[in-house]
Amino acid sequence: MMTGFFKMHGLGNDFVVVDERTHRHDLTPARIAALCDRHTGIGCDQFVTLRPACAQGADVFVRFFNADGTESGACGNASRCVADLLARETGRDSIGLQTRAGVLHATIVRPGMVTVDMGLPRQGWAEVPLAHACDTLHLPITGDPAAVSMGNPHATFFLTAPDAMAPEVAGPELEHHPLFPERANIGFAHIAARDAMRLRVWERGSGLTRACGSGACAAVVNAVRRGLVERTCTVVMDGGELVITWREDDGHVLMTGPAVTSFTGTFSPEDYPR
Ligand SMILES: N[C@H](CCC[C@H](N)C(=O)O)C(=O)O
Repeated sequence: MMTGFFKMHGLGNDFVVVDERTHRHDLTPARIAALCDRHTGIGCDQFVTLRPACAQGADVFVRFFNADGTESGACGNASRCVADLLARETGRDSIGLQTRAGVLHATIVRPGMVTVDMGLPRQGWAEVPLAHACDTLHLPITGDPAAVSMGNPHATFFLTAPDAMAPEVAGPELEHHPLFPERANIGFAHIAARDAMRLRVWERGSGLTRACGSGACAAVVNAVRRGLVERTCTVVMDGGELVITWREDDGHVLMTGPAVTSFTGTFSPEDYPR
C-alpha cells in the first residue's frame, strides 16, 4: 500500500514525516532503519510519525525515531517542522505537540520560522562528574562537561577551540559510554561570546548531524549552569543557527529556528524488510 511522506529539515537535520493519524503502517524498527538509509531507502537523520493526540492541549502525538530505528523522547528540529506542518494544515499559529517527553507548545513566528517551548530541562545529573569520562579520551576540553535531559539524554563538552577535535573521533565512544545506560547525544561546544557558541553534535542513533535542536537547548542549559553564557544564546551549528533562551521565571527552554519542507513523496512499507 503506497504511503505518503513529507521530507523536511531544520537547519539540514532532515526528517521523513509520515502521517498515521488515519491509518497505521507496520513500521518496525528494522523497517524504519531501512527507510532512513540514504542509499537504499528514502534517507534521513530521523523518521517521524504523527498519530492522534490524547493529551490535553495537544493537536497531534509525535514520535521520533533515529536512523538506527531506536526511538527518542525528543527532537527539537523535527518538533519545529511538525508544528509548521500542522500550522499550515489548521491555519493556526499556536500548535500543541504531544511527545513521549510531554506536551510541547509551538508558536509560528512567521511562515517557516518556529519557536518551540521545549519545557523544563531535567537535571537529575546536575552534578554528574563527566570529567572522568574523558580521562581515557584526552579530550581538549576546558572546564567540566555537563549532562542534562531535554526529554532525551545529552552530554556537553566545552572545547578549548572550535575545531579542537572532530565529533567523529570521541562521539561514538562517548555515545556508548557506561555512564549513559540509554546512550547519549554528545555535544561539542566552543563558547564564542557570552551570547554565542559553536556546537556540533554526535547524535545518539544517528551520528553527526548538521544541527541538533535538543542538543542546542542542552548545550545552552549546561553552559549557563557553568557560568559560561547568558540565558539567551545563539547556537551556531554546521547547518545554521538557533536562538535558545532558558527562561528564568519558569525554567522553560525556548528554541527558535527554521522549518523547511523539501518535498513530498510516497513509498510502500512492504517493500522494506520488517
Ligand atoms: N538523536 C536524538 C533524537 C534527535 C534529536 C535531534 N535531531 C534534535 O533536533 O533534537 C536522540 O536519540 O535523543
